[in-house]
Amino acid sequence: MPRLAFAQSFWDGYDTLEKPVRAGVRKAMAKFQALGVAELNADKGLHLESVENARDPRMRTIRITDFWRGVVLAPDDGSHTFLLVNVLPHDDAYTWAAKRLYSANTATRALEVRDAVALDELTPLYETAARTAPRLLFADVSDGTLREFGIDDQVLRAARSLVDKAQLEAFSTLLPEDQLEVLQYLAEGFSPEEVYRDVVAVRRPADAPAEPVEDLATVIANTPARIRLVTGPEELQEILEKPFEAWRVFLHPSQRRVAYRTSYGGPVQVTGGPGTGKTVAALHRVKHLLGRCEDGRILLTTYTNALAAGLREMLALLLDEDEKLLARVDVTTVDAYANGVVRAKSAAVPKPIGDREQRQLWEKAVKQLDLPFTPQFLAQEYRHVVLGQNLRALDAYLGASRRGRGTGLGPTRRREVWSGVERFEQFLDDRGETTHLRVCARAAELLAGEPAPYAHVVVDEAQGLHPAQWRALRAAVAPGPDDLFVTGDPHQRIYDSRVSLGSLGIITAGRSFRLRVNYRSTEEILAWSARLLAPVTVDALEGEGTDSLAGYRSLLHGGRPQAQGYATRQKETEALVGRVRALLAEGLAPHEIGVCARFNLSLDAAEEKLKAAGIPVLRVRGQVAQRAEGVRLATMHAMKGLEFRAVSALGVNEGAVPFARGITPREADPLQHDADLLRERCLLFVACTRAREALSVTWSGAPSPFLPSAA
Ligand SMILES: Nc1ncnc2c1ncn2[C@@H]1O[C@H](COP(=O)(O)OP(=O)(O)OP(=O)(O)O)[C@@H](O)[C@H]1O
Repeated sequence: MPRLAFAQSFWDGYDTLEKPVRAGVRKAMAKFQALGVAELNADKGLHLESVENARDPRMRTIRITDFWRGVVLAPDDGSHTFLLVNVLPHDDAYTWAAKRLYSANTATRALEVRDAVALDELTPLYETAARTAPRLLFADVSDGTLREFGIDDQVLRAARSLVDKAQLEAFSTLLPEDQLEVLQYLAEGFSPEEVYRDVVAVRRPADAPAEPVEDLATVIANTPARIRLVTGPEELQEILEKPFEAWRVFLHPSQRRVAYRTSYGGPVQVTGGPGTGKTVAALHRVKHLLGRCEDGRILLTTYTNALAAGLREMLALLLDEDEKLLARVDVTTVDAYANGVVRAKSAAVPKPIGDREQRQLWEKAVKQLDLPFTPQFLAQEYRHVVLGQNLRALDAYLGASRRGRGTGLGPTRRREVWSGVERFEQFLDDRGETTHLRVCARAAELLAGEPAPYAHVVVDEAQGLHPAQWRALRAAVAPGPDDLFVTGDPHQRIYDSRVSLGSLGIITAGRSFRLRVNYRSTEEILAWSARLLAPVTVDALEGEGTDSLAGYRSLLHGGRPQAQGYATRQKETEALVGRVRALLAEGLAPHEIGVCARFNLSLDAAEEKLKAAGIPVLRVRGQVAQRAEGVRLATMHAMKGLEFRAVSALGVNEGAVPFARGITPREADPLQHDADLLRERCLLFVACTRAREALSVTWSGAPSPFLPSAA
């Protein structure tokens, strides 16, 4: 009996096919499971036929409906796996199929596809231009190295004709997938050892024989990142009937490597720029860990309620709504988890108050004690030093390091700070209230000395967590193999938190991984957004050293982001309405469009104008029911965890981004000043990187100083 497999190129377009065409696909595919190879070839309805002038002699078409054809790769080596690679209108199917050549990569052993015709046509043109170029893109890499990494003759010739990264990008849709990634890594300046480790070794099967002559079925089985093998009729029916979510099936090898490694000796850290699939990797890790034992419980946690709600939904999808498995995972924010621990293990019911109320209490403390500090300074000292190091007594504070704080404090001043801290905590106690971070500290205390409640803890958006929150998480799982799996991006630190994970007993050395391929946004959006961060460096996730976006890239392409200033807010809002109208006219659904601003207030005017123009809108505050229709309006903070085909960032003005009043004056504390500015810069970066295809950034009056000068 033949076996059936689907290539990602097929799934890419499947959801947009009309119902009768999809029904045709289902019917045709069922035949591949019901008939033998000879019967398939003879079946009149299927009409499996070869493609004239095809570069790949294994190319076949099948009849889906009168006008639609499937493109299938048929085995010619005695193996029995057929691969559906595309479904297209009749003429397009034949043109597409004739140009494509499938081959097994000699290094990764995976199946790749290229546009062989276009490569043959374009390469000589580039070669001619390259003859007079002062430098070639891969001048420093030998043919031997390229071949060792799986580059074959046709690709080698093309690669040798390229002078810069832009030309490589122009070739990107033509080149075989794994070979393209090797070239992209080399073009970014990664060493051959890094390229081998990160691109080749992660894909190459551990038991690959020395000689790469393998049948099509084996090569297909070697390609889980791009091909899904179907095991039986029920699976076929299920996957063709449900909306297909690529992230559930096709992991990038670097995602698969981190998520499905059998076991780690201790905490693991996975970093990567926006949209590189860190959340996806974290979810797959949960799935893997669930499969490893029968009854261990898992905590899957993140920063905000909205993010936790998103995780819950995605996990249910990934686990096929399996109630038994889902019941073993608690998906919640760290704060909510800590609150639950305190409730369960003490008689107290913690009532945490918000930032604004805390500010009022600091003001009151400063006033009552006539302290020589601003309320803001005290709040920051409390957050970063006192709670950061879990200091419980004056003596401990007097001897504590204040690393990261930009002003010196002698013993007298420290005593004054401490009196403020005591007063602040007294106010809270008197009112029967507390703060989230104090709840976390309390939870860590209560958990200490008891058997840890979880077998594994998986943390997404780890860059937002405060040391007090980390302590609660550390206490929730016993140190040891597979205890913590942590994903995050230090370029997206939009809350004021500084941690040294090592000092909290979370040591990830030797277990740090990086994801580099962005699945969300176009390369144009990424490159533009990355320029926002170009002038600064960010601290690494674990708190030691710095992080960078080196090698961060997307395989998607689209229009350039637009950055535009307007004379007045009103003109800016009118332009927004025009832009949203145009996007809707292009066929985007309202919920695929996101509008964001630094403040809710700035969104009010936009909401009013959009509504007046008859455009449905929906304000995002916390969780949003996915299905409600309307253009989404969110603050930049609320954009985290969302993504849109088109994003408009409004009011990116001087004074608003960064929010002038939220920035500690340089004279008060130069380090805090810089940290505040960096946080605001990251916030704009986060907002912009929520866009998949189109990004527009606007302002009225003077633009934000964060915008690249050419904007
Ligand atoms: N292997 C994959 N195949 C297809 N789509 C993927 C894959 N991995 C991630 N995606 C998609 O890319 C987008 C970003 O993924 P995800 O949210 O996991 O990235 P992230 O690194 O956590 O992003 P951020 O840091 O910006 O929050 C999502 O739409 C997700 O479905």
